[in-house]
Amino acid sequence: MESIRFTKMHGISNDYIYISCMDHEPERLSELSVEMSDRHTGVGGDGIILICPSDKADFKMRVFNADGSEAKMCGNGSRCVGKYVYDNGLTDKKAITLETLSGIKILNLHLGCNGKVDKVTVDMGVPELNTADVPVTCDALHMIDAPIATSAGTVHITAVSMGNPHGIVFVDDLRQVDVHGLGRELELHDMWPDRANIEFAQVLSPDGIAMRVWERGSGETMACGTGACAVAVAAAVTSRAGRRVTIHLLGGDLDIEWSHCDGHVYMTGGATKVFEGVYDRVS
Ligand SMILES: N[C@H](CCC[C@H](N)C(=O)O)C(=O)O
Repeated sequence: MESIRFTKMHGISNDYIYISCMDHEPERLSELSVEMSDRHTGVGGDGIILICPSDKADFKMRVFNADGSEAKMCGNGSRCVGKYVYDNGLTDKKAITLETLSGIKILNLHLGCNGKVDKVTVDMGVPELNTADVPVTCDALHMIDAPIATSAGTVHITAVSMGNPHGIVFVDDLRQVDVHGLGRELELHDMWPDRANIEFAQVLSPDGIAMRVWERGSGETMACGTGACAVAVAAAVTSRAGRRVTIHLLGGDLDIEWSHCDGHVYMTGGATKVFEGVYDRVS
Protein backbone atom coordinates (compact mmCIF):
# COMPACT_ATOMS: atom_id res chain seq x y z
CA MET A 1 0.00 0.00 0.00
CA GLU A 2 1.29 3.47 -0.93
CA SER A 3 1.04 6.14 1.79
CA ILE A 4 0.88 9.69 0.43
CA ARG A 5 1.60 12.73 2.61
CA PHE A 6 -0.62 15.68 1.74
CA THR A 7 -1.60 19.17 2.87
CA LYS A 8 -5.20 20.33 2.57
CA MET A 9 -5.40 23.99 1.61
CA HIS A 10 -7.92 26.36 0.08
CA GLY A 11 -8.03 29.62 -1.80
CA ILE A 12 -11.24 31.33 -0.64
CA SER A 13 -12.79 27.90 -0.11
CA ASN A 14 -11.71 26.42 -3.48
CA ASP A 15 -10.13 23.47 -1.75
CA TYR A 16 -7.45 21.18 -3.12
CA ILE A 17 -5.21 18.45 -1.77
CA TYR A 18 -1.56 19.47 -2.16
CA ILE A 19 1.11 16.82 -2.65
CA SER A 20 4.82 17.64 -2.68
CA CYS A 21 6.50 15.82 -5.57
CA MET A 22 9.91 17.40 -5.01
CA ASP A 23 11.37 13.94 -4.41
CA HIS A 24 8.80 11.49 -5.76
CA GLU A 25 5.67 11.64 -7.94
CA PRO A 26 2.86 9.12 -7.42
CA GLU A 27 1.70 7.10 -10.42
CA ARG A 28 -1.74 7.13 -12.06
CA LEU A 29 -2.39 10.73 -11.08
CA SER A 30 -5.83 10.99 -12.68
CA GLU A 31 -7.09 8.00 -10.71
CA LEU A 32 -5.45 9.35 -7.57
CA SER A 33 -7.27 12.67 -7.96
CA VAL A 34 -10.65 10.97 -8.26
CA GLU A 35 -9.88 8.81 -5.21
CA MET A 36 -8.51 11.54 -2.93
CA SER A 37 -11.07 14.19 -3.98
CA ASP A 38 -14.03 12.04 -2.92
CA ARG A 39 -15.64 13.86 0.02
CA HIS A 40 -16.87 10.60 1.58
CA THR A 41 -14.25 7.94 0.94
CA GLY A 42 -11.19 10.14 0.31
CA VAL A 43 -9.67 13.30 1.76
CA GLY A 44 -12.23 15.51 0.02
CA GLY A 45 -11.50 18.38 -2.35
CA ASP A 46 -12.01 20.02 -5.74
CA GLY A 47 -8.97 18.07 -6.96
CA ILE A 48 -5.28 17.51 -6.27
CA ILE A 49 -2.35 19.85 -6.91
CA LEU A 50 1.23 18.65 -7.24
CA ILE A 51 4.21 20.82 -6.31
CA CYS A 52 7.14 19.68 -8.43
CA PRO A 53 10.68 20.76 -9.30
CA SER A 54 11.14 22.78 -12.48
CA ASP A 55 14.07 23.59 -14.75
CA LYS A 56 12.21 26.64 -16.13
CA ALA A 57 10.96 28.28 -12.91
CA ASP A 58 11.31 28.07 -9.14
CA PHE A 59 8.61 25.39 -8.96
CA LYS A 60 6.08 23.58 -11.18
CA MET A 61 2.38 23.07 -10.47
CA ARG A 62 0.17 20.32 -11.89
CA VAL A 63 -3.58 20.44 -11.31
CA PHE A 64 -6.03 17.55 -11.55
CA ASN A 65 -9.78 18.12 -11.27
CA ALA A 66 -12.02 15.92 -9.13
CA ASP A 67 -12.97 13.91 -12.25
CA GLY A 68 -9.31 13.14 -12.93
CA SER A 69 -8.90 15.50 -15.90
CA GLU A 70 -5.74 17.63 -15.84
CA ALA A 71 -6.23 21.42 -15.83
CA LYS A 72 -3.76 23.82 -17.45
CA MET A 73 -3.99 26.47 -14.73
CA CYS A 74 -5.49 27.12 -11.29
CA GLY A 75 -5.57 30.62 -9.87
CA ASN A 76 -6.64 29.80 -6.33
CA GLY A 77 -4.27 26.84 -6.36
CA SER A 78 -1.28 28.92 -7.42
CA ARG A 79 -1.71 31.18 -4.39
CA CYS A 80 -1.74 28.14 -2.08
CA VAL A 81 1.37 26.75 -3.80
CA GLY A 82 3.10 30.05 -3.01
CA LYS A 83 2.08 29.71 0.63
CA TYR A 84 3.14 26.06 0.75
CA VAL A 85 6.67 26.55 -0.62
CA TYR A 86 7.42 29.59 1.57
CA ASP A 87 5.87 28.37 4.82
CA ASN A 88 7.54 24.95 4.46
CA GLY A 89 10.95 26.50 3.85
CA LEU A 90 11.33 25.35 0.22
CA THR A 91 12.18 28.98 -0.61
CA ASP A 92 12.88 32.22 1.23
CA LYS A 93 11.94 34.33 -1.80
CA LYS A 94 8.77 36.42 -1.71
CA ALA A 95 8.62 36.73 -5.49
CA ILE A 96 8.60 33.30 -7.11
CA THR A 97 8.01 31.88 -10.56
CA LEU A 98 5.68 28.95 -11.11
CA GLU A 99 5.69 26.75 -14.21
CA THR A 100 2.22 25.67 -15.30
CA LEU A 101 0.77 24.07 -18.43
CA SER A 102 -0.34 27.59 -19.41
CA GLY A 103 3.12 29.15 -19.01
CA ILE A 104 5.21 30.69 -16.24
CA LYS A 105 3.31 32.70 -13.61
CA ILE A 106 4.83 35.20 -11.18
CA LEU A 107 3.67 35.13 -7.56
CA ASN A 108 4.22 37.90 -5.01
CA LEU A 109 3.81 36.59 -1.48
CA HIS A 110 2.42 38.77 1.36
CA LEU A 111 3.19 37.73 4.95
CA GLY A 112 0.85 37.95 7.92
CA CYS A 113 1.92 39.00 11.42
CA ASN A 114 2.91 35.37 12.12
CA GLY A 115 5.48 35.50 9.34
CA LYS A 116 3.54 33.06 7.18
CA VAL A 117 2.00 33.78 3.79
CA ASP A 118 -1.60 34.96 4.10
CA LYS A 119 -2.19 36.66 0.75
CA VAL A 120 -0.68 36.34 -2.73
CA THR A 121 -0.78 38.44 -5.88
CA VAL A 122 -0.49 36.38 -9.05
CA ASP A 123 0.42 37.76 -12.46
CA MET A 124 -2.00 35.63 -14.47
CA GLY A 125 -0.64 36.79 -17.79
CA VAL A 126 -2.52 38.12 -20.80
CA PRO A 127 -6.13 36.95 -21.33
CA GLU A 128 -6.92 35.27 -24.62
CA LEU A 129 -10.07 36.32 -26.49
CA ASN A 130 -9.36 34.87 -29.93
CA THR A 131 -11.87 32.05 -30.33
CA ALA A 132 -9.31 29.75 -31.91
CA ASP A 133 -7.13 30.06 -28.80
CA VAL A 134 -9.79 29.77 -26.09
CA PRO A 135 -10.67 27.36 -27.79
CA VAL A 136 -14.32 27.70 -28.80
CA THR A 137 -15.92 26.87 -32.14
CA CYS A 138 -17.14 30.21 -33.52
CA ASP A 139 -16.90 31.85 -36.95
CA ALA A 140 -16.13 35.24 -35.41
CA LEU A 141 -12.68 36.22 -34.14
CA HIS A 142 -14.13 36.84 -30.65
CA MET A 143 -17.18 35.38 -28.89
CA ILE A 144 -18.69 38.37 -27.08
CA ASP A 145 -22.24 38.07 -25.68
CA ALA A 146 -22.98 35.47 -28.37
CA PRO A 147 -26.53 34.04 -28.23
CA ILE A 148 -26.50 30.32 -27.44
CA ALA A 149 -29.66 28.18 -27.32
CA THR A 150 -30.01 26.10 -24.16
CA SER A 151 -32.73 24.13 -22.40
CA ALA A 152 -33.26 27.26 -20.26
CA GLY A 153 -33.71 29.48 -23.32
CA THR A 154 -31.13 31.69 -25.06
CA VAL A 155 -28.13 32.80 -23.01
CA HIS A 156 -25.37 35.17 -24.11
CA ILE A 157 -21.80 33.88 -23.70
CA THR A 158 -18.44 35.63 -23.74
CA ALA A 159 -15.47 33.27 -24.21
CA VAL A 160 -12.14 34.01 -22.49
CA SER A 161 -9.07 31.90 -21.78
CA MET A 162 -6.86 32.49 -18.75
CA GLY A 163 -4.81 29.50 -19.78
CA ASN A 164 -8.00 27.46 -19.44
CA PRO A 165 -11.31 27.98 -21.23
CA HIS A 166 -14.15 30.00 -19.67
CA GLY A 167 -17.67 30.84 -20.82
CA ILE A 168 -19.13 33.86 -19.01
CA VAL A 169 -22.89 34.49 -18.80
CA PHE A 170 -23.95 37.87 -17.38
CA VAL A 171 -27.27 37.72 -15.51
CA ASP A 172 -29.51 40.24 -13.76
CA ASP A 173 -30.04 38.08 -10.67
CA LEU A 174 -27.69 35.23 -9.67
CA ARG A 175 -30.35 33.84 -7.35
CA GLN A 176 -32.47 32.91 -10.35
CA VAL A 177 -29.75 30.85 -12.09
CA ASP A 178 -29.80 27.02 -12.15
CA VAL A 179 -26.01 26.86 -11.83
CA HIS A 180 -25.84 23.08 -11.65
CA GLY A 181 -28.25 22.37 -14.52
CA LEU A 182 -27.22 25.13 -16.91
CA GLY A 183 -23.58 25.01 -15.83
CA ARG A 184 -23.27 21.33 -16.65
CA GLU A 185 -25.13 21.78 -19.95
CA LEU A 186 -22.83 24.60 -21.03
CA GLU A 187 -19.65 22.85 -19.76
CA LEU A 188 -20.39 20.01 -22.15
CA HIS A 189 -21.74 22.10 -25.05
CA ASP A 190 -20.16 21.00 -28.34
CA MET A 191 -18.93 24.55 -29.07
CA TRP A 192 -16.05 23.78 -26.62
CA PRO A 193 -13.54 21.29 -28.12
CA ASP A 194 -12.15 20.67 -24.59
CA ARG A 195 -15.24 21.48 -22.45
CA ALA A 196 -15.12 24.74 -20.43
CA ASN A 197 -15.49 26.37 -17.03
CA ILE A 198 -18.77 28.31 -16.87
CA GLU A 199 -19.24 31.51 -14.86
CA PHE A 200 -22.53 33.29 -14.08
CA ALA A 201 -21.88 36.93 -13.20
CA GLN A 202 -24.04 39.77 -11.86
CA VAL A 203 -22.53 43.24 -12.14
CA LEU A 204 -23.18 45.19 -8.93
CA SER A 205 -21.19 48.36 -9.67
CA PRO A 206 -18.39 49.56 -11.98
CA ASP A 207 -15.92 47.91 -9.57
CA GLY A 208 -17.94 45.07 -8.06
CA ILE A 209 -19.21 41.80 -9.57
CA ALA A 210 -20.82 38.78 -7.92
CA MET A 211 -20.33 35.39 -9.54
CA ARG A 212 -20.88 31.68 -9.21
CA VAL A 213 -18.91 29.07 -11.14
CA TRP A 214 -19.48 25.61 -12.55
CA GLU A 215 -15.99 24.24 -13.07
CA ARG A 216 -14.95 21.87 -15.81
CA GLY A 217 -14.27 18.56 -14.16
CA SER A 218 -15.24 19.59 -10.61
CA GLY A 219 -18.78 20.96 -10.71
CA GLU A 220 -19.80 24.03 -8.73
CA THR A 221 -16.92 25.22 -6.56
CA MET A 222 -16.92 27.94 -3.93
CA ALA A 223 -14.49 29.99 -5.99
CA CYS A 224 -12.39 29.95 -9.14
CA GLY A 225 -9.40 32.24 -9.59
CA THR A 226 -9.02 31.91 -13.34
CA GLY A 227 -12.81 32.24 -13.56
CA ALA A 228 -12.78 35.48 -11.58
CA CYS A 229 -10.11 36.85 -13.92
CA ALA A 230 -12.12 35.76 -16.96
CA VAL A 231 -15.24 37.48 -15.58
CA ALA A 232 -13.29 40.69 -14.96
CA VAL A 233 -11.98 40.66 -18.54
CA ALA A 234 -15.43 39.89 -20.00
CA ALA A 235 -17.01 42.70 -17.97
CA ALA A 236 -14.37 45.16 -19.17
CA VAL A 237 -14.57 44.23 -22.87
CA THR A 238 -18.36 44.54 -22.76
CA SER A 239 -18.13 47.88 -20.88
CA ARG A 240 -20.08 46.49 -17.92
CA ALA A 241 -17.34 47.35 -15.43
CA GLY A 242 -13.89 48.89 -15.13
CA ARG A 243 -10.53 47.12 -15.31
CA ARG A 244 -10.04 47.05 -11.52
CA VAL A 245 -12.81 45.12 -9.79
CA THR A 246 -13.58 43.09 -6.69
CA ILE A 247 -15.13 39.76 -7.57
CA HIS A 248 -17.49 38.39 -4.89
CA LEU A 249 -17.60 34.59 -4.94
CA LEU A 250 -19.41 32.19 -2.59
CA GLY A 251 -16.11 31.51 -0.80
CA GLY A 252 -14.83 35.08 -0.58
CA ASP A 253 -13.49 38.00 -2.60
CA LEU A 254 -10.71 38.38 -5.14
CA ASP A 255 -9.24 41.69 -6.31
CA ILE A 256 -8.57 41.66 -10.03
CA GLU A 257 -6.81 44.26 -12.14
CA TRP A 258 -6.44 44.03 -15.90
CA SER A 259 -3.46 46.33 -16.33
CA HIS A 260 -3.53 49.09 -18.94
CA CYS A 261 0.28 49.08 -18.84
CA ASP A 262 1.18 45.51 -19.76
CA GLY A 263 -2.21 43.93 -20.55
CA HIS A 264 -1.63 41.35 -17.80
CA VAL A 265 -4.33 40.34 -15.34
CA TYR A 266 -3.31 40.52 -11.65
CA MET A 267 -5.25 38.55 -9.04
CA THR A 268 -4.89 39.09 -5.30
CA GLY A 269 -6.46 36.87 -2.67
CA GLY A 270 -6.01 34.64 0.35
CA ALA A 271 -4.37 31.25 0.79
CA THR A 272 -5.16 29.04 3.77
CA LYS A 273 -3.71 25.82 5.17
CA VAL A 274 -6.29 23.57 6.84
CA PHE A 275 -4.45 20.38 7.89
CA GLU A 276 -1.77 17.84 6.97
CA GLY A 277 -2.28 14.12 6.70
CA VAL A 278 -1.24 10.77 5.25
CA TYR A 279 -3.48 9.06 2.70
CA ASP A 280 -3.25 5.25 2.35
CA ARG A 281 -3.93 4.66 -1.33
CA VAL A 282 -6.58 2.01 -1.87
CA SER A 283 -5.90 1.13 -5.50
N1 LIG B 1 -10.35 26.41 -9.53
C1 LIG B 1 -9.31 26.82 -10.46
C2 LIG B 1 -9.63 26.54 -11.88
C3 LIG B 1 -9.49 25.10 -12.20
C4 LIG B 1 -9.69 24.95 -13.68
C5 LIG B 1 -10.18 23.57 -14.03
N2 LIG B 1 -11.52 23.33 -13.54
C6 LIG B 1 -10.14 23.40 -15.53
O1 LIG B 1 -9.81 24.37 -16.23
O2 LIG B 1 -10.41 22.29 -15.97
C7 LIG B 1 -8.93 28.28 -10.29
O3 LIG B 1 -8.97 28.75 -9.15
O4 LIG B 1 -8.55 28.91 -11.29
